[in-house]
Amino acid sequence: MAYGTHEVLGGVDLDVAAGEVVCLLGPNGAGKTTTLEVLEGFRVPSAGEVAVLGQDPARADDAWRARVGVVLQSWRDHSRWTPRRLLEGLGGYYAPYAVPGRPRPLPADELLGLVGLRAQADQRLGTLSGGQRRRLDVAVGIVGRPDVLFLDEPTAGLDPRGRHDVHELVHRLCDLEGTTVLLTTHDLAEAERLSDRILVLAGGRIVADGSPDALAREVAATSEVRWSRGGERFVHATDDATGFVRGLLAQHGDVEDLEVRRASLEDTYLEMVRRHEQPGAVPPARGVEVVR
Ligand SMILES: Nc1ncnc2c1ncn2[C@@H]1O[C@H](COP(=O)(O)OP(=O)(O)OP(=O)(O)O)[C@@H](O)[C@H]1O
Repeated sequence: MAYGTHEVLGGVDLDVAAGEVVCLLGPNGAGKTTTLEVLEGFRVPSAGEVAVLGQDPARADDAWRARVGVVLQSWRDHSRWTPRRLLEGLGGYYAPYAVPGRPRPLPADELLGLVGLRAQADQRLGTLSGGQRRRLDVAVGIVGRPDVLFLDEPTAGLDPRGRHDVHELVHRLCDLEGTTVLLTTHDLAEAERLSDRILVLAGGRIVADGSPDALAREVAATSEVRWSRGGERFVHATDDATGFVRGLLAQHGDVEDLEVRRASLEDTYLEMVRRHEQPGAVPPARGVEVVR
């Protein structure tokens, strides 16, 4: 995918299975939104092949569109409408595409409850807070009970309760409705919590693809062991935390505050991006360090 002469995506090759929740991570400008837009049919790629639910998104028909839900990074509707009217109006377009086992649309009242907007159901859109507007965006994305849902930073600007509600909603859609979800986020805890699989995009290429655990193992078999002795704090990186801790305890009877920490998704992500940006760079040296 190129914008003019600027190639933005150059190595995006992926398959997503039905019912999977896949998260796209990557630095600002990596090409996450562009990838989603190509899959949504909103951008025509300059080269390559794309199929979503068996069709080329750029040429797909209305029946295909009715099976796809989209939450864009930001969206605005007429400020005098209300959440209930908007959802009822949009929902009407999906009704002809109901199939056995998948009634369409989701009733507006149910949706408003799911995204925590019951109290604002009849309030003008122009008066919603940023987080309330984001909840409505999510409701708009799922009003047609999609088979595939694209979420571009769905929880940006939401308070912790709103974030929790969206996470519950995604779990519910996957578990009860078998929805396939592709989302982007900069919240690594969210990615870890929601995804079956994580893709790291950097410089328009997929530089990592796997479950959060698998990625952590790929980047760092090492764990970090921290402890204190005689008022001093120590840290040591090791591939064999159990063996190291056994040795440590056998050697010293006064070890306190012992902690073993595996690589977090944040460590993994930062390392993946670092490897992409500085190929061949030497990772930090290991050894026992005193932490002041
Ligand atoms: N309409 C456009 N015209 C030209 N260049 C664009 C356009 N949209 C995006 N780009 C460029 O394409 C690259 C990828 O942008 P994109 O929005 O896909 O990144 P992103 O990974 O979603 O970033 P962010 O995390 O900041 O949302 C960036 O360098 C951006 O400047």
